[in-house]
Formats: sequence, structure tokens, C-alpha cells
Amino acid sequence: MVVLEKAPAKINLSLDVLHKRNDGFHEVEMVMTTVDLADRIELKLLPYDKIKVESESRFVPNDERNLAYRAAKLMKDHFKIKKGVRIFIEKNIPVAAGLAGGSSDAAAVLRGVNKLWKIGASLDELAELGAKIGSDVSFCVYGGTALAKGRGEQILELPAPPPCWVVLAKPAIGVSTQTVYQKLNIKQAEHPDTQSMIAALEEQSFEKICAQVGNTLEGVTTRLHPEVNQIKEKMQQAGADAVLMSGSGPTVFALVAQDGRVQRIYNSLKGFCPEVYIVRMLGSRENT
Ligand SMILES: C[C@@](CO)(OP(=O)(O)O)[C@H](O)COP(=O)(O)OP(=O)(O)OC[C@H]1O[C@@H](n2ccc(N)nc2=O)[C@H](O)[C@@H]1O
Ligand SMILES: Nc1ncnc2c1ncn2[C@@H]1O[C@H](COP(=O)(O)OP(=O)(O)O)[C@@H](O)[C@H]1O
Repeated sequence: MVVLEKAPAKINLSLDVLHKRNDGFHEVEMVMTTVDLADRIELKLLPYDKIKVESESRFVPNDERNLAYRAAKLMKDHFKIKKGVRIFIEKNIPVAAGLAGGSSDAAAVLRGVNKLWKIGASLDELAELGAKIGSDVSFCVYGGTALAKGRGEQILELPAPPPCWVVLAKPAIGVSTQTVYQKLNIKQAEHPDTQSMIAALEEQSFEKICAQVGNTLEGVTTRLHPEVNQIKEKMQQAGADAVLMSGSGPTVFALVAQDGRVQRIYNSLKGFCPEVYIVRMLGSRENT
């Protein structure tokens, strides 16, 4: 038996860091949405009790360090499953990019082995388990558009943004999420207005969404990697309606309403950035 799962990337339309917690994590408020740049996860039932991970990407480990492996192991242990799985990951999402590729692979494996091993857990149960793997996994279990609170694992569904183009540009650097959080000075950083972003989504106002994008982590990554600002400037000059770094970076996204401007923005980045993508937002959970 084979199960196929799509593992889409996410962007943070807004990301606010409120304070550092006693457990070392940061309390956040993030408005997140999935886009149609996705890894493809193929799960095959093995006739023996083992988890195997395979991928042609040289950027991800093929052993127990892979978040997809950890997701399958968690499901085996939690539901006391004595079956095996071969996980093949077709890696399309850039790694260590602020796009939650690893978290989305883990979420896809939670959903996938739930079917493969006929466990019958609800999405809510899978999202709760996913938080043990990483802060972004719970959101990735549901996909769509959501407000994520706590350290990222408390998910509240939000209306899908009005349709628009998203141009993603990733410079040739990887960023450690842990380092970015460590270097953040919460008092001095900029903070987006999360409630206004939610109101903009509820109003379905593309203009207001564009006005409210903001990311508390952007300043930290920009100081470490000035390329991030250069990408933002190029996107703005080429006519983007809004530009922001996603998550801890270094990927920058542009929101673009007019078809005619998308190719211009793409062309302005191609040659400067090794990885540039034109994608759409997936919008709601049903489309993810
Ligand atoms: C910044 C965000 C925004 O969506 O995403 P990415 O840039 O990684 O995609 C997330 O908060 C990242 O989520 P995720 O990548 O799952 O992080 P985790 O594995 O849970 O944590 C990695 C490290 O980041 C720090 N961390 C993470 C989340 C959080 N709320 N506070 C933190 O301080 C901790 O130091 C932790 O050891
Ligand atoms: N399936 C996976 N896909 C991507 N990265 C993975 C995976 N499993 C483990 N990792 C590790 O997790 C780290 C962060 O990965 P990723 O989710 O792509 O970044 P981000 O959290 O910035 O969005 C990388 O250093 C990578 O080695």
C-alpha cells in the first residue's frame, strides 16, 4: 500500500515575538499561510518493523535526524504500532529557509502514516503530537491560514487571504532559527500589529494585508545577512505590493496583485538569487 501526501511551504504574513519564556522558547503571535511550493511525500508499507527515510536532496539527513523520521517514530510509539514504513521525500522546498519545509514534511508523515497504519487519529490529535517535533509542525498539520500562538503550536483558523501572486526569493545562505531567536532584542525590535492583520483578513482587504505585514525577526537576520534587504529593495523597485522576510529567513516574499508585475519581479531577482519561485497562496485548509 502507498500513501501520497503533499507537504506545502508556509510564509508568515506577520510574526510578532512577545517575550522569552522560562522554557527558553519565545511566546509568539504569527499569521501564517501555505503556498503551492511543496515537497512530495511517498509512504510505503514495509513488511517489517522499521522506519526508512530516502531523499535525493543532499541537504537533508536520511536518518533519525530527519523530521519526517521523527514524525513516524512518534506515531509508532504513541499508538504502539508494530509496522514499518519507507518514507520517500521529493525535496522541492529550500532547506533552512524560513519556509518550514522540514516541519511540513513531518506534518505530512503524521497525516500519511495515520492513513497507512489505519490509526484513525483526528487532525487535532496529530497537531498536538506534532508540537513535540517542532513549533511549526502543528500549523503544518492543518495548513491553510491561521493565527499561531504560544510557541507556535496553538492554532486558530483564519479566513484565506484574497488571491494574489507570491514571489519567493532565497539567497544562497541558510539561517539557524535558534541563532536568530538568540540574537533578538525584543524591546528594540519592530512589532507588527497582529490584530490589524487579522482584521484585514476578515475584511478581505488586500491593501490592508499589504500594509500590515511585519516580522520581528527580520532585523536580526538582515543584520547577519544584508542580502535580505537587497532582495527586499529589488522587489519593491520592481513593483511588489508588499515585501517581507518569512519566519527566521532568509527567504523574502513579495505579494503581488497584478499579473503583469509578477514576471518583472521574478526577472529582477533571477541572476541575483539562486532560487526564485512564483507561487500562489493555497488559502484555506481544504485547498492545502
Ligand atoms: C521562526 C519560525 C516562524 O514560523 O519558523 P522558521 O523560520 O523556522 O521556518 C518558527 O517560530 C520556528 O519554528 P521551528 O522551526 O519549528 O522551531 P523549533 O524547531 O521548535 O525551534 C528551534 C529553535 O528556535 C527557538 N524558538 C523556536 C520557536 C519559538 N517560539 N521560540 C524559540 O525560541 C528555540 O531556540 C528552538 O530551539
Ligand atoms: N525533512 C526535512 N526537510 C528539511 N530539513 C530537515 C528535514 N529534516 C531535518 N531537517 C533539518 O532541519 C533544519 C531546518 O529545516 P527547514 O524546516 O527546512 O527550515 P526552516 O525551519 O527555516 O523553515 C535543517 O537544518 C535540516 O537539516
